[in-house]
Amino acid sequence: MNLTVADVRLTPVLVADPPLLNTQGVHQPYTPRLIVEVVTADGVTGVGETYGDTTYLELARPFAERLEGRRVSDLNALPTLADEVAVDASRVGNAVDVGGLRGVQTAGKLRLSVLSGFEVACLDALGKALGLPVHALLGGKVRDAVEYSAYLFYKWAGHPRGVPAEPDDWGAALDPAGVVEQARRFTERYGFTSFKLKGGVFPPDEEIAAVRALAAAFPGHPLRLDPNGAWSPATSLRVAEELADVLEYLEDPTLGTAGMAEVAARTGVPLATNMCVTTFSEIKEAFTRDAVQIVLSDHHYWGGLRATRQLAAVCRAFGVGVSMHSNTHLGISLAAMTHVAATLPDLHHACDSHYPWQSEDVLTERLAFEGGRVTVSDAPGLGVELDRDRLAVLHRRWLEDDGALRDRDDAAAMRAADPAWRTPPVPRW
Ligand SMILES: O=C([O-])C(=O)C[C@H](O)[C@@H](O)C(=O)[O-]
Ligand SMILES: [Mg+2]
Repeated sequence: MNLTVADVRLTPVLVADPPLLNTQGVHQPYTPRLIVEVVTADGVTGVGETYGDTTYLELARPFAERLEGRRVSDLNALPTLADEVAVDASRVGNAVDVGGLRGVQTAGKLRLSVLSGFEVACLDALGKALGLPVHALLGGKVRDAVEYSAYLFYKWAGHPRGVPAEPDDWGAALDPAGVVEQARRFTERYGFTSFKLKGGVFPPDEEIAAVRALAAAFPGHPLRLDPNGAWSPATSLRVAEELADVLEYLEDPTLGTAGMAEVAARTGVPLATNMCVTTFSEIKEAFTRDAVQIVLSDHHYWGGLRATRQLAAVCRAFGVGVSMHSNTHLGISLAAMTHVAATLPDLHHACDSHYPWQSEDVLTERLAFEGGRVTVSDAPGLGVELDRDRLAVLHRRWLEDDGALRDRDDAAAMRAADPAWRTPPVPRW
């Protein structure tokens, strides 16, 4: 068996995305993702997926060159390869990133986000070569299916007039009744039983009313609200108090470890984060200050599936819970998330996934949610197959784009509807 990487293919794509609202603005009609393929000398191909914005593509190309000639089993060498890739200092602010939604933006985190796409592709190829599923390469699954939550968004019925976009059949959701209706469709279509509402869009009282409406419509079901740090600690505490009896957790109510610690100290509602703890170096302060009770891992920016397991081990040592965050992603990433989630014994919350919002994919067969769960594949590798025709279509869209959509910018997308829109300063409320 020759596990040497003989070829690496990088295919940036633009994927249709509905007009989902968040505190920054609205999703673009198409969002960039990067599909990574590694091909071994024996002709085994592994696939991975990560962020596809220009900054990530710039690093992925030199990373791919360094990977060629290595073996797909050399997973511990990947961080060293990533460290060799130069990061343009103007691309990183070392503060919360411009979009604000992915936490701090550092050179190291950018490298890890790129690395993760390659790690998943290597694991897929290794699994196929050995005849083992990815979860087995991670030590084996402890469950046969992984539970996901319905990821509810305030949304418009369509993208702004004049903006080329794919239609979606979800309709608008701009008030409590619309949110409940969206939740019902999620349960009918996919069987989800936990609900997360993306907040920070409307004044807190309107979002409190939406969560109350969900609690009335789905009594006893786990509910979460995530305003992406849009509130002050005082507002966060008021919302926590008003929704204490129905929230499973409050997610990133306020920005930064100090603010989260202040809120956590004064409420019994657990706080979850995918913004103030997004790198290993942020753990010590956040955990010792008891700022967060649940870390929402994202294998893309934590540096892959094996790093996600390391994060889970650290969380366990500190008595902090772990679950999973999601940005817009395709089926390759959902398969990767499902494999790693299947190996984590202490996963006690349903994971997030944007996948139901994606009408397009690059797989021959979409992954299915049944009873809110994705079955863990026991097929070799990730257990997914690339649809080259679909990949070509979505890549052509990327090639034909004039650059306007190649970097996700929710504030710019909002300006198509409201030319005066600027990313709101935080705290917004
Ligand atoms: O949980 C989160 O914070 C997210 O999923 C961030 C995402 O980017 C979400 O807010 C979005 O796509 O609008
Ligand atoms: Mg979040």
